[in-house]
Amino acid sequence: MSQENQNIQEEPHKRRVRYKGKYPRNYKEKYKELNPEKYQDTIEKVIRKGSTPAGMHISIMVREIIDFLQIKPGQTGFDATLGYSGHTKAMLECLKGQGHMYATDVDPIESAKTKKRLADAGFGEDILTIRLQNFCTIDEIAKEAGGFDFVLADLGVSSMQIDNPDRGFSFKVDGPLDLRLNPEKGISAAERLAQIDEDELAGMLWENSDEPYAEELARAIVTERKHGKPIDTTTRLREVIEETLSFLPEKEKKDTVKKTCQRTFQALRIDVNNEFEVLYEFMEKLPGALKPGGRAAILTFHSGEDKLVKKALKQGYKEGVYSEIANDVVRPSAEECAQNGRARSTKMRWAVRAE
Ligand SMILES: C[S@@+](CC[C@H](N)C(=O)[O-])C[C@H]1O[C@@H](n2cnc3c(N)ncnc32)[C@H](O)[C@@H]1O
Repeated sequence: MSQENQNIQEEPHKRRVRYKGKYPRNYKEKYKELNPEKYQDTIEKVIRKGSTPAGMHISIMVREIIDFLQIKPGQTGFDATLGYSGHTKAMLECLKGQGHMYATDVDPIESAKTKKRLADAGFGEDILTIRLQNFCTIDEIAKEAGGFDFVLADLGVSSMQIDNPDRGFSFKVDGPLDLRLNPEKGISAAERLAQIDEDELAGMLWENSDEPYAEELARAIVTERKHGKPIDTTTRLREVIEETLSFLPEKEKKDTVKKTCQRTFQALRIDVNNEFEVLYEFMEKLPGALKPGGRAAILTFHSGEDKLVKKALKQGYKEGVYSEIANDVVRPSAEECAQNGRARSTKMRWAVRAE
């Protein structure tokens, strides 16, 4: 046997992922998008079309954030929400190899991939410390770092988390009803729905997402459970929402079901990840973590988050811990929203620590 044939035999043949039609439809078929380093041309095509490639996250308002933070070489910064690291990378580039950044994320699956990607791009531990830690521990990290010149928090979930059906964040694809940012900790949304009583569930849907059909949905979910039908997949929850809203007139049903699904999944996500509690703690600790003159920018994606951030910044300004805060929210440009639909609900607020 020739050397060439031997090599061919030694390497097991890998079949291309098969899918019907010209383009892959489901997450697992999108093997090119899931390997952005190898298939750059596919990634560029998907982004040009205004979509986010599977397994990637397009960072929002990067220019506005960088303009505001005024990062200088030698400074120390903190990215509270590492995600795919588009923001971290942009901030690291401003340091020009001098200074240090700290970053946290609670997602062990995505942050391991991000850490490797950053190290491969030359951002190793000499310039960047990544911690699998909740951002509400900002005080501990600030103590270790000696305070921060700049801080960014880009709240919520990344596209990688939303798009992966195994994580259960989206009502559009079937998967386990999990919704945890860290699936190794706490309880899943399915477990939560198996335990919660009707009044508490209605209250949670209303408080976390202003869901107008909170009571009807809570009753329907608890009734299903009593009949021995657990709500343990994203599809099951969507079906219960559809059945509950089946009384609506045909012309408004489709849109209302979609919005109710979005609000219900968001409310559950906020609940299982204690999002309001940790954000409150983070905002309380933020002034103490910033150096005098230090700058912080926060991106929020729904009114509950924005209200909390606005209140904390206003309070800090009144008390004199911030010398300046955003009077109004800063929104992404129309051009950015057209290119990245996920930017549409973004609101940015900022503050400068008093000297
Ligand atoms: C919108 S994404 C961040 C995207 C990132 N800025 C980028 O450019 O790729 C939000 C990230 O924050 C993480 N996250 C959410 N809440 C967190 C918390 N309390 N502590 C640490 N990380 C958190 C999520 O797991 C997710 O990866």
